Amino acid sequence: MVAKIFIDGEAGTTGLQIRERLAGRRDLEVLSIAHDKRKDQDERKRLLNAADVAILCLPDDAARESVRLIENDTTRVIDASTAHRTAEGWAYGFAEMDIGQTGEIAKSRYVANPGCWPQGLIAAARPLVEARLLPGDYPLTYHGISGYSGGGRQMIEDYEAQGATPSQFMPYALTFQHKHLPEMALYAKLNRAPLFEPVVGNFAQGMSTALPIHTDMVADIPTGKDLHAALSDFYAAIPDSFVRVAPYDPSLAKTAALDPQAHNGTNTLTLHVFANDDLNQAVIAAVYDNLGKGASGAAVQNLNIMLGVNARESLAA
Ligand SMILES: NC(=O)C1=CN([C@@H]2O[C@H](COP(=O)(O)OP(=O)(O)OC[C@H]3O[C@@H](n4cnc5c(N)ncnc54)[C@H](OP(=O)(O)O)[C@@H]3O)[C@@H](O)[C@H]2O)C=CC1
Ligand SMILES: CC(=O)N[C@@H](CCC(=O)OP(=O)(O)O)C(=O)O
Repeated sequence: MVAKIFIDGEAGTTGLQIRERLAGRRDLEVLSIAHDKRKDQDERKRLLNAADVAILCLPDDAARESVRLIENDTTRVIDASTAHRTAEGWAYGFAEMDIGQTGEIAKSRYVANPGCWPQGLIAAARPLVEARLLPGDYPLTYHGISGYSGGGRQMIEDYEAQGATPSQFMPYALTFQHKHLPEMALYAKLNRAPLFEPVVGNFAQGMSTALPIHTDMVADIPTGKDLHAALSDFYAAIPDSFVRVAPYDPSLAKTAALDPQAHNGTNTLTLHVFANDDLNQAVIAAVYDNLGKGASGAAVQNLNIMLGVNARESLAA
């Protein structure tokens, strides 16, 4: 059977990248909306109800509206917006976060694609919390830098209109109420929200995040090797994982590996462990593409899981 896919918001940043990733797939038919009708409710409703899977690449309110427009009981939904990430009845579309999550996604009608920032935090913290190497109430700080495409069409236009002049490093969300905090705390199993300090940089795409840990604030003071082993064991057990753990070598200052653009165009997220056991300090870093594993790559991975297609064969790692 050829599955019918409708990307609501196909002309936006995330939608376009999903379209590119699906080009050439013979197991799918992409139902496209005429550009001048992309906000026409009747036309969207028709296509949403004609699709086997609708992928919503819209602002939150429009995504909620799309779900309301579905009148049948067959169209399955992947929502790339923030609207349903902690909502009842929705599976969280981060397949690697738990050994059973791929199965949850496979059987769900409604799948919420994760936010780009939460994936680096959840990938680093959740296995450590589960291994009791990080208490759920640890006062975490999470920071990182994202390319400006993370802000969608408007931010892309703003940056590109300014040519080469904008600053390289712009912190934001310093009211500490970023919309990603609820999903971060819930899926990383934290009962204390992290202090999150995001930065946007003067490059289009890619991100690099960091989770510092004072290991002497953790019972039994884990070494860098302990943290690395826990993460490596966790992801080795996840089938078809796009999350990798780089080899541990405390003698290397592997800064080149932390280039936010290192995984652009792929669906890979790489975790790196840095530690100085004498100082009881460690950092778990994550590098990935905000439009890859952070958005469109993850959406296609989820689509493949829902359709029972081998995700690895159809996605660049
Ligand atoms: N960019 C990223 O890195 C990530 C984005 N996301 C999320 O994915 C979603 C899409 O983001 P992104 O692609 O960046 O955003 P963009 O602004 O680039 O694209 C959104 C698209 O939706 C269209 N649109 C807006 N309102 C409506 C409506 N009422 N009905 C139909 N279409 C509408 C827009 O059209 P027009 O431009 O003409 O207004 C545009 O084509 C957002 O919820 C975002 O938060 C998630 C993870 C990462
Ligand atoms: C640089 C930048 O502005 N990034 C966006 C996150 C993009 C993303 O993950 O999208 P969702 O909004 O769907 O979660 C932000 O911090 O709000």
